[in-house]
Order: sequence, then C-alpha cells, then structure tokens
Amino acid sequence: MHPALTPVLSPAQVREAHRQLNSSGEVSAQLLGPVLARSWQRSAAAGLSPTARPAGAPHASSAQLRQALEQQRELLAHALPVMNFLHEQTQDSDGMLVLADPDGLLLHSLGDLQFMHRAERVALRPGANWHECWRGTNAVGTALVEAQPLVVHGGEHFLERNAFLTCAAAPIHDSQGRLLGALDLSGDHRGYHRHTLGLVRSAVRMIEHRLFETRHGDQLRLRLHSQPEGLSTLTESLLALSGDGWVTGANKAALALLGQPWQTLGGLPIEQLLEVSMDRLMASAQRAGGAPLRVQTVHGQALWLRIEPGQASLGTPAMVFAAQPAPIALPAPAPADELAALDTGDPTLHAVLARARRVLDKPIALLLQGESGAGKEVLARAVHRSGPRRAQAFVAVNCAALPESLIEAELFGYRPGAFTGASREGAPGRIREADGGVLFLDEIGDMPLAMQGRLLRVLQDRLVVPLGGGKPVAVDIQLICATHHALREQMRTGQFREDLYYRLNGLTLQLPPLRERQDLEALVQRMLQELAPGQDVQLSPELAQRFACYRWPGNLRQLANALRTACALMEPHETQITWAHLPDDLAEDLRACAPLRETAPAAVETAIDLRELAVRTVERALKESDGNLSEAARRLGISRNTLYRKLRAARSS
Ligand SMILES: Nc1ncnc2c1ncn2[C@@H]1O[C@H](COP(=O)(O)OP(=O)(O)OP(=O)(O)O)[C@@H](O)[C@H]1O
Repeated sequence: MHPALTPVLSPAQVREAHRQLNSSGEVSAQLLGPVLARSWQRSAAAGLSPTARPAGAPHASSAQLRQALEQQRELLAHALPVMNFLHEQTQDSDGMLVLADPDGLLLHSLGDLQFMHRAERVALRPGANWHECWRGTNAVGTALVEAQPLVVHGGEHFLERNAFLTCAAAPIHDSQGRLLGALDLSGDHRGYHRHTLGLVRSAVRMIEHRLFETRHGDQLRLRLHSQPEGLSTLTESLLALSGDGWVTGANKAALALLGQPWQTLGGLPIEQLLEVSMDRLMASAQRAGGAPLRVQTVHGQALWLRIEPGQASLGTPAMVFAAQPAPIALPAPAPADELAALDTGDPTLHAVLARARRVLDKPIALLLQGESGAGKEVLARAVHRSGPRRAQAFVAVNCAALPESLIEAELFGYRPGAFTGASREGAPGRIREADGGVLFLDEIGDMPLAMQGRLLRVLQDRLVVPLGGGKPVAVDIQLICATHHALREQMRTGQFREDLYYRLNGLTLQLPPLRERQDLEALVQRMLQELAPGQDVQLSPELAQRFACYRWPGNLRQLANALRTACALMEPHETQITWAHLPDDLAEDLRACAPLRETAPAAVETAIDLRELAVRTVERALKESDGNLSEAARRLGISRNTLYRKLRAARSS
C-alpha cells in the first residue's frame, strides 16, 4: 500500500511519540512511520518546539501576495476551476481547500466560512507560509518536501496548536516533473474521513491533466490505458511527443506505467518505450475517428493507445513521410515551447522571438529592451525554459530594487562575518546560485557604476570572488539583462560603462510596446483562456474597440491586471466583459479614448493626408519637447526607434 494511504495514527500512538520527543528528543519511526518520522525530525532540526508559537514565520504583504499570484498565474488558471468544483462536492463537510506554491506560500483558499475563521487563528490563510521549516509537520509543507500525497491528522502535526486540524494534501507537478505547488483539503480533526485524500489526489490529477493539455496542445499526444474504456478518463497515462518522436512530457500515470522517472523521459524516443513505430503512430493519427490502437510496452505489457495530433505537429516531416511515397525533406518545425507560445501574431514580436530562438543554444548574452511591463522578464523566462539550460536555475535579480549597499553582497556573495550584519554562515550570492543556468539582471541600467566594474570582471573571468575575500569560484552562466532605459544614451552620458555595455549586448532584443502591437485581439483572447480556461470569455464589442485605441501605458502588465480583475468580478454565468467589470480608473481612461474612426473622419481621406498629418504631429511634438527626441517619443506614445523611422520617412518625402 502507498505509505500515504496508511490509516492515521491512534491518539495513544501520537501521545507516546510526543512523550518520547519531549523526554529524549528522539523521533520514533516505529510509532510514526517513516514519512512522519522524517518530517518530525526536520521540524525539530529547524528549531521548532511542539508547544511554542512558530516564531518568525513569514507572511506575505498584499503586494507580495499579488506578485506571487501573478507569478503563479498558469497554476491558478488551472487549479481554481478544479478547486471550485471540489468545493461544490464537499460543501457539507465544513472544511477548506488551500492552494500553495512550491515554497509553501498559501495562494488561495475557499471553503466553509466558519471553519476558515477558525483556521485564521493558526494563520491557515493566503499569504501565510506553511513550509515545514516554519510550521513543522503539516500536510501542505510535508507533501511539498516529500513530493507525495499524504494525510496529517490531529496530533500528527508537529505543533500542538495545529492539532485541531486534519489535512490531506497532494503535490502538483507539471509534465516535466517540476513541482508547481500543492493542493490541500483541511477540516476539523473530528470530521476526518479516509476518502479525503483520494478526493484531493483526483483533483490534483485534474489540474495536472489540464496543465498537460495546455502545455502540449500543439504536440502529438499519446493517451494510454490497459482498458480501451479507460482512455480519456482521469486514470489514463499521457505522453507528449516532438514531431520526430521524442518524449517531451508525461503525467505521473505514464511514469508509473512505463517504469521511468521524469529525468529519463526527455531523452527517450517513443520506440524505446513502446513496441510501435513513429510511422504507425502517424498513420493512426491521420485516420478519421481515431480508433484506439493495440500496442505493447517494450516489457510486453499490452495497452490501448489513442494518438492525438497537435496543431503544430500536423504536417511535420514524419506525417509527410507517412503520406507520401517519395518524401521531400522539409525543415523541422519549430518546437512548441514557451517562446512559440509568446507569438500571438505581431510581426515585430515574431521577428524578436525568431532572433531569440537562433541564439538559444549559444553563449551569447541577451539584452532585452522595452518599456516597463512590455514582457521583458516573461521573455527571459521563456528563453530559459525553451533552451538547453531549462533544467537548471533561473535566477532573477532586480538591480533597481536592491539598495546600493546590498547589491554587492547579493550578487557576489560574502564570507561569514564579511560585514556588519552579515549572516554567520555567509552566502554564495545570486551569481553562483545561477551556475549552470540563467542569470537575469533586470533594470541593469540602474546598477551603480562601482558594481558595473565588478560585474564586468566576473563576466570576463567567469570567476566570482565573495565579499570578504576567499578563493575565486568558477561560474558558468547564461546572462540575460533587461532595461527600460536607453543604455546607449546612458553610456554616452557616463552613467553606464561602455565596456560592460558591449559585454552584455551580445544581441539586443527590442520588445514593442503594447500600443504598437498588431495582435491585441489574439493576445487578449490568449490571456482570457489562461485566466478562465474553457469558459469562452470575450470582451464586449465596444470594449474591444476601446482597448484597440487605448495607449496602454502599463503595457502587458496593465492589460493582464485589467483582465484578471474583470474575470474576478464576473458572475459565474457571465461570459462577456463589459464596463461594469473594469477597474474604475481604467474605465475612465477608456471612456476618454474615442475609437479612431470617430475622431479623425476627414483627415483620413487619402494616404497623402495621413502622411502630412503624421509629419505635422511629429514636428509639433518635437517643438513642444525642445528637440529632445526621447521626450517627443514619450509624448507621442511611440518608441524612439519608431520616431526615428518617422523622421527619416518625413525627410525622404
Ligand atoms: N506574453 C504574455 N502573456 C501574458 N501576460 C504577459 C505576457 N507578457 C507579460 N505579461 C504580463 O505582464 C506582466 C509584466 O511582464 P514582465 O515582468 O515580463 O514585464 P517587464 O517588461 O519585465 O516589466 P518591468 O520593466 O517593469 O520589469 C507579467 O507579470 C504578466 O502578468
């Protein structure tokens, strides 16, 4: 039996375990079982005492929680509908559902109001952190550490103050085995029910299925089950394949079925797992109706298989080969990854993404430029997740958010006692944390000059020397920097070192501001699908028009926030976003922004008129800005590059 499914301990066993811990400091694996015993040991080692309040447990401010919610928007988009569904099924049970991120930060809860009120007393609410190191053994924290579903009941909680709870939690993983968070169902310990964990595990499967379909919707997907009627149910195994037959993702059922860990799957062609050729799979995918195939694993287990061609995989070389006797070698299609997912149809952005893809596997530093909120960090993360370093760390440092006095220690690390206030253990620093992976330096234009010199040395020598001295440590990092400043301008005025600029700028990618993008409609649609999956939420036609003519000074960040608020304000039966669902300040701005065709009817008569109008507008903006190009571009709401283009065009005509 799965250790997590063993029955909960009797009160006498728990009392005895606590007694032993009190008297000898020992944790009895015989009494508690291996999982709980390990967790109690970790809790004691973290300095927690069963009878004390958890001292120093962090609680996110509302701004920090908002930021965490934004970072976890993919998880939330898939988990919230499942939580709502589970809540409906468990409404009479006086409990609550909790979603946590991989670090134990509680992101969202819903359930019985009275019980949630009681749970508040032990900080079981969004914003609190339930990592084991802060709250001792508890279902959320322990399921995250142990990476397995489990129940923590009553006195099995390490802290006595949590003993009124019974909690069942299961970790949530994505299709590459990354831990995304945990789902928990908590209630009063007197209401313990042994089916609770099963419910939570099913809910997590639903979330993982939804994530899988979204991540791999463009790829070939294999559904596998020992019974034909088990296909397309929650118990099926799922595999995603690249166009040439390599496994790119799997759910937990597939791992169990094939006896493989996630780590090996990425490097296996399907023929090494199943006795079936890629040609046969493709031929089956093309047959109408998609009747299941009979196949067997390489170990001889018989299975039913249904193959679903993804949009991107239709027409991949393998399909063409299967259909044509004399194959024509076609270039391999771009893999459907996070970079591809950012491409929603804007030609400028498309070119940016294509350039980024060309250097994915090369040691070339990227410099991302663009206005605040234009998606620089999102692009940096997509580059990381789509490149060969995706299994290694992505370490983001915001140079503008760190006080000057701390940047050095934060980046380069320090030795024990290197400065007043330094921790006794010292710290490796963010550059070393990124070793093997990607270091993302956001707002690099705000890095103090002295620090620029040190960073340059690290980039040249690929060695980090911690503050307070010590041996230099070799590092291997891919560097991505971002700024909304015009770095060249800063270089000219001496605020940014020229030598560092050329080190950082292996390739500059300029992200277009939202108002210059031509894919607003598709972008809104994609964001809405993520925010309200499967609900077909749309903008009202009037709002769609207003959105198109608005300048979006906060770019994608502002758009994403507006849509998130709108989705939260909609009633469950509504599918159209109207004025009533918008934040007041945005509604006010949008009302003031008249759609183009209402404002300039006469002036748009001929192309010549338009050109003249553009030239006059640019001239006026330049005059009002005393010839300052940056200021003129800002007034016009366009980038400096666009302004240059317009000036060149005006001069040539
Ligand atoms: N392609 C996208 N799809 C959906 N949402 C996006 C996308 N790009 C950006 N966003 C939204 O905009 C927010 C801001 O994006 P990001 O942090 O990448 O911008 P930025 O250019 O780095 O901003 P800043 O310069 O202020 O740091 C994201 O947290 C997300 O909510």
